[in-house]
Amino acid sequence: MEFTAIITAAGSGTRMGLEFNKIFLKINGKRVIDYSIEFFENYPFCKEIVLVSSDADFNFMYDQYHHRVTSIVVGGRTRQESVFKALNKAKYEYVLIHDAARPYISSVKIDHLVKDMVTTSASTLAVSVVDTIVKTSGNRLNKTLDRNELVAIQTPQAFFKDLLLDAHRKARNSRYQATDDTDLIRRFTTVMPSYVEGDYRSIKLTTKEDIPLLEVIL
Ligand SMILES: Nc1ccn([C@@H]2O[C@H](COP(=O)(O)OP(=O)(O)OP(=O)(O)O)[C@@H](O)[C@H]2O)c(=O)n1
Ligand SMILES: C[C@](O)(CO)[C@H](O)COP(=O)(O)O
Repeated sequence: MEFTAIITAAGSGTRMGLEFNKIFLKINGKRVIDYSIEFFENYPFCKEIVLVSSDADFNFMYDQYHHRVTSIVVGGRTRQESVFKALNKAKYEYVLIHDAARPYISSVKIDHLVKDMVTTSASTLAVSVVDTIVKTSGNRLNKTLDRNELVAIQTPQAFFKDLLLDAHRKARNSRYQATDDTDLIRRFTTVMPSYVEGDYRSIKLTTKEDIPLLEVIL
């Protein structure tokens, strides 16, 4: 169950409204991206780290991290394209894909994820939805969904690499864009992805309102 960790960091953080990529923001004295790099550097089954950077950040990323990761690849326009580029670099049989924007990682949850990945070939961390979720039409509330059937997807997501590569290639041929990799597995392979319980603290740094929360969590 040795794996390659792919850390996606090639976004621009538009919703944060900073003048630089949000993953370089320092929270509690450490850059957001450093939490993920540090975790995977120390996780025993992680044998390789592929970091995905935007073209704009590449020189800085190389300067700061080339000695800590196996390789740094330039990502694409979307997260999906960034993952695809990194998959082509990954050398191990399994991959764990993680958003650099999610700095809180629990090693117990990763242990569960890695175990599940070996049985199902495609697994993710996810948490039960606690709010009432409603489909809308304009500003009208159209339909309340059964929250017992809903989970919120987190990362890392873990895959048998060749299976995920196959799904990505088919998605590219169909010009399909997903917001996460389990969707590609479900649509383009015969495997039904699974999930294991994640952690509510694993929020994705998205807007400035998330900063004080992460200051407490990290
Ligand atoms: N083309 C992209 C877009 C996103 N990401 C990464 O995927 C993760 C989740 O994406 P998101 O939170 O949407 O980050 P941004 O795209 O940077 O944010 P925004 O949508 O506000 O611009 C982040 O770690 C981000 O760096 C990526 O590697 N390549
Ligand atoms: C992969 C992800 O973090 C799971 O919740 C999420 O879908 C990324 O979406 P984003 O719009 O690229 O932030």
